[in-house]
Amino acid sequence: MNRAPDDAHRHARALLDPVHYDYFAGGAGREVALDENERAFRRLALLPRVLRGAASRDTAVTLLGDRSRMPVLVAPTAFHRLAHPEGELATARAAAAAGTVLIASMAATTAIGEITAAARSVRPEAAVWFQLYLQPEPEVTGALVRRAEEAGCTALVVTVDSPVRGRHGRDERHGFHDLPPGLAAENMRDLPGTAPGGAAVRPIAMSSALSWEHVRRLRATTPLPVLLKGVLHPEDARRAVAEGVDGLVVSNHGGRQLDAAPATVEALPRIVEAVAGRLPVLLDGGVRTGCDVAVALALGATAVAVGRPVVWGLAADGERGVRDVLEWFRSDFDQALALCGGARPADLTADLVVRRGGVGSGAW
Ligand SMILES: Cc1cc2nc3c(=O)[nH]c(=O)nc-3n(C[C@H](O)[C@H](O)[C@H](O)COP(=O)(O)O)c2cc1C
Ligand SMILES: CCCCC(=O)C(=O)O
Repeated sequence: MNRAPDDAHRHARALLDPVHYDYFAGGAGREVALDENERAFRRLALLPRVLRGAASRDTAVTLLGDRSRMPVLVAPTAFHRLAHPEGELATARAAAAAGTVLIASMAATTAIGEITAAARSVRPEAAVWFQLYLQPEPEVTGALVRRAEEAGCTALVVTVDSPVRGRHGRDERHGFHDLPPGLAAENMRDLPGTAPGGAAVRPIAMSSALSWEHVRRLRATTPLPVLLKGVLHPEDARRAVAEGVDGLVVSNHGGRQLDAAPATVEALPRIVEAVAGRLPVLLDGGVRTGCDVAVALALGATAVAVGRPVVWGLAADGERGVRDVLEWFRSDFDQALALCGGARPADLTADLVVRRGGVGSGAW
């Protein structure tokens, strides 16, 4: 069977500078959260339903008004030009061609306006969301939000799991702290507080001073829907609902922030329970197969996002590599849906999910 993400990973590993490979692949601390994200999916099984007469299937979902051909989005990942010379432009074209939503990283090596233009050149209605690290200076955050709005982004995904930057042992060992000459976080050019002319690139600040007040301020300054990415505690999910946030992404940043964070699929049920259908809940971290997608949806996620698999596709074969990975996810999810007796994502319900070794008497 075609195993595009695993093939892409192998190729990417062989092709990439080992320092850059480790930047993309690595996690924080002892990489427990990184490993557990994938392992936790393997500890779960699906109980398929049979004879349900589901003659045709539709894998599409609608998220905050944007339609996606599949419940698999592209998670925001930084520095795509380290993976391939065409960088985010290739990723954007591939996501548009695959009919899914691209969440573009604020730390992209291509400016957001060029990313949305590349996506629309393939599919005029292609949806691009902008991932945002709230900056300590409101005028800087404001300028970034205006850029995303002007570029035609249709949602803001505010990453809230990074009050400080995670400690990445692999990067520390390699001394990898900066982009090589010629590459920069292009969205950070020419912002308030830097000299005009485009030469100065502001560093992206992580701030432990951020609070709900900053989220409130953001919501007051933009008509775009705001999602919070990196919520793991059910109390924070309840608070997000009360604050009028538009969506959540259950995420531990791909195991790159708090190493003691739970696997995201294990954190998901309590978040879904806390939200009680009032907001869409997305999940990322360790999603590697269509069965993983089906498990997350059955546990109440509206959709998932994939980070590293997209980077591997990009490094392996540029736009085509990303497209192969995304198309593979669509067909593998369609297969899992069919085998579960489902016709559409909503047919995947929590009763289908069991712990391995935990059914009935535990005989199997
Ligand atoms: C190389 C890399 C860069 C990332 N950059 C960002 C980023 O700029 N902003 C962000 O919110 N999350 C970032 N993330 C986290 C991803 O959005 C996502 O949470 C994670 O990759 C999902 O896990 P997966 O890689 O197992 O699919 C990054 C992850 C990786 C692997
Ligand atoms: C300032 C760049 C942040 C990228 C990031 O979030 C990651 O590498 O996980």
